[in-house]
Amino acid sequence: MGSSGKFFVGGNWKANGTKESVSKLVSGLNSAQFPSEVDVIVAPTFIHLPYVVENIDSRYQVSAQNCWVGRAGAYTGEIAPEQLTDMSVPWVILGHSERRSLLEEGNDFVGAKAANALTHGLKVIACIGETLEQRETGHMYDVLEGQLKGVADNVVNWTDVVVAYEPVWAIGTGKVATPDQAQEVHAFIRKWLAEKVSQEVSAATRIIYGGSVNDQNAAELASKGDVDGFLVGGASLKADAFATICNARAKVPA
Ligand SMILES: O=C(CO)COP(=O)(O)O
Repeated sequence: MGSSGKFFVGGNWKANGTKESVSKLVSGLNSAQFPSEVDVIVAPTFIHLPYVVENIDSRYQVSAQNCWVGRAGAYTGEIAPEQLTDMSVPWVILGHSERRSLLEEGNDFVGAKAANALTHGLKVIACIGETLEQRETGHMYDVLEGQLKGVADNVVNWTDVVVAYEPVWAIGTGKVATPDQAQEVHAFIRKWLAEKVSQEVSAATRIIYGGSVNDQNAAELASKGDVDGFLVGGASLKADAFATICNARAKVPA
């Protein structure tokens, strides 16, 4: 059973884009068609956020890709949640596997960031996911539980949290999880939320899938009951492909 919330599609632009390419992408997105029953979020780099906030149409919501764990202050190079809300940025992606692995962000740190962001009025896309080695050595569920616990130990109110399941082996590799693999893990996450947080949170929280989602595979993944949307990397840089993904729930897979 999927969440009671709207289908959710996020585009994580990662560290991509120039003034020129971002402007082209925004105008492509402004011409794209998708149903109003889908929440569509785009996450440009910090440096492109003001341009995107100003120029993308109001069908889209804008997200940062990270924020600081505390208040604004003497934290060189960081951006605090209240600075994002001040810039009309309502969402933030936290705990992405690239930050977990490259910057060694741990489960509790990600959870603390999520709690801090929520306290300051941001909505959070909290990412979790196992590596191929963890999956193949039978540690997948332990890893996912640890990551979920990091969020659950810190976050009190889950209303503005979306959980993104992004298996590391599927990110940027072209090796998308099969619809059954995604469904199996999403169902596990939903059960974990029911048992460890609450039935209400489990029923209301959107659990989205990320990792090599594209315009060809999105509809079949979206047909799975517990897949409430997507977090898209590479394909979110192409307006046409991203628009197709935003329409995935409406399409019946061939
Ligand atoms: O990491 C991702 C989204 O956050 C997924 O990236 P790709 O869609 O490029 O595999």
